[in-house]
Amino acid sequence: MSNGVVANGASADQTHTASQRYLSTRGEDSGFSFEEVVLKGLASDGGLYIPEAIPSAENWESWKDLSFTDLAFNIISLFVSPSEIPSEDLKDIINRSYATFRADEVTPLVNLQGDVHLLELFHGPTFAFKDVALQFLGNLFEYFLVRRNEGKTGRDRYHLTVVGATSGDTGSAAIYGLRGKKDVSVFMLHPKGRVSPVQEQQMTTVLDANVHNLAVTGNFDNCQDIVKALFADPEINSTHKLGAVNSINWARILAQTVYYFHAYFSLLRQQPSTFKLGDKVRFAVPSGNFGDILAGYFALRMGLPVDKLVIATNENDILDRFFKTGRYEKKPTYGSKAEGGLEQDGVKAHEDGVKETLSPAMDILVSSNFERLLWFLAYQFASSAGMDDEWNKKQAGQEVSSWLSDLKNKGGFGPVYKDVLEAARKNFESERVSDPETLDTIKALYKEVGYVLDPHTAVGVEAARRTQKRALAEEGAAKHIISLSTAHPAKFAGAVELALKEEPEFNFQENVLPPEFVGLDKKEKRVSDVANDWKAVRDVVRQQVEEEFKALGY
Ligand SMILES: Cc1ncc(COP(=O)(O)O)c(C=O)c1O
Ligand SMILES: N[C@@H](CCOP(=O)(O)O)C(=O)O
Repeated sequence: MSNGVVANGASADQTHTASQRYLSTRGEDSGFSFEEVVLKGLASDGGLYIPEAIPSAENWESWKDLSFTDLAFNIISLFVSPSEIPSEDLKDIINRSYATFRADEVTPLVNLQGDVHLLELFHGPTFAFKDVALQFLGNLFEYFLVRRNEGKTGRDRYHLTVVGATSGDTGSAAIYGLRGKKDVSVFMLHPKGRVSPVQEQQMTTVLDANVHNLAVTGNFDNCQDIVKALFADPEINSTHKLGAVNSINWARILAQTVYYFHAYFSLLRQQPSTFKLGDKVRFAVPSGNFGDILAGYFALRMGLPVDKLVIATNENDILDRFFKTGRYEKKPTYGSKAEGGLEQDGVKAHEDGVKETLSPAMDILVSSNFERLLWFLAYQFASSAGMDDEWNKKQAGQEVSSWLSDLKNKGGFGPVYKDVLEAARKNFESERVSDPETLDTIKALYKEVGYVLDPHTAVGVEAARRTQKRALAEEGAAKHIISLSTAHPAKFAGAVELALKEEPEFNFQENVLPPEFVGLDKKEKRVSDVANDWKAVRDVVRQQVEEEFKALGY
């Protein structure tokens, strides 16, 4: 396959002969292979792995009629050379990963209304967009482990201990992607009582011996901090070979870039008179940890014609505040409108940080993948100084480290340089959608077109509708916009029923509930309660892995 390189100084030849090499966003760790970054998850300096170069999908137009799996193979092959995973093996991993989806197209595009389209990402085993990447990641882990463990027995085998944090959807998708797999234990931490009942049941009713659910007394950010603290502990990290399933794992982002291309080509087929190859499209993405939309940024950088990526947040709006103010802060400090600040819906400051909203999977204080975008922005800024590429990368790593250190120690950083913010605004827009607006959107779309949105998707759709209105007013015409539908409405019955309770025709059981969810609440569960304390979690991990080993006779 012919592909070149557009960014960060690597030559085209490098991409033909080897997989991309990876470096850490904090600048201390570099030169890793795809396999190493997939298995390590988080860099040892605490940063996230990014490819040293973003390959250009030079012949992307010729992919327009490919199936989802063939498209996935072409895109992933830009990052993984056959010397690392032979093509036939990669094809097999991809085909097995999407065979479990209920929709032939894997991620079908449907027209919602006018020029607003929905990319349905919830046709995988656990009814949320996470399945697209986590079925693939589960099979990748298995592939690498089989290869590493050839001829090894007992405790000599490479045993991966996956630790992940979830606000509800990553947990079940990771568990379904890894349940029963050899040489992997999976520990999923969720905030106790803060995920939807269906999400909780999907996770805790999986009783395979390698699956461990931990309910943490705290919020999602506490779970995410515990995971990062475990990775930062050299002892458990080396004795238990920790692995990541959150979107800190590069393979998650890579797998998600596929559906941006797929959606573009679906739009081409569905709207032949108003959308031509090469036309730009917008995407609206309900955002929390910034993994889903970051995949869109990679698709854009690879050459997909994207006009804007619209970040849609709920009232946990750190991302929206960054794009409005240039400051990235855990707690908002802006004042009321009268004081020249950005008060919205009367919210000035969050008392305890996280707000509990009707879109709980996005109830996140700090978006971990934003660090990856920050690196690219800092790199672009450094590049304007006219120094060599090594210097640019070093500068970017130092800048990101300093921002992240301020975030940790002072609760935030910024405002960032004007050029950095302007570069971010070139590709991104942001919208913040409140709970009442989320309910109104679910209601409106049901009344207008009979479609039942889940509350996260509704946040994205409201942002898409606002963007379209603004484009119409400012530019006289709106482009097609694809809003990512990130979960099935049945996962969030409470919000959906609240929005539609007055609709005479609406019946949740008949219109929404899939057969897979019936009886879930009656099944046996297994879950351990743990304190919000990384050392306590470390003890539980050690003990439960030991029990698994004993049961296996190791
Ligand atoms: C249903 C749903 N929508 C949106 C999001 C936000 O996606 P991201 O964290 O990648 O920004 C999540 C969680 O990640 C989710 O579970
Ligand atoms: N919303 C997520 C939170 C974790 O995000 P991730 O994409 O980084 O795994 C969830 O549902 O668990």
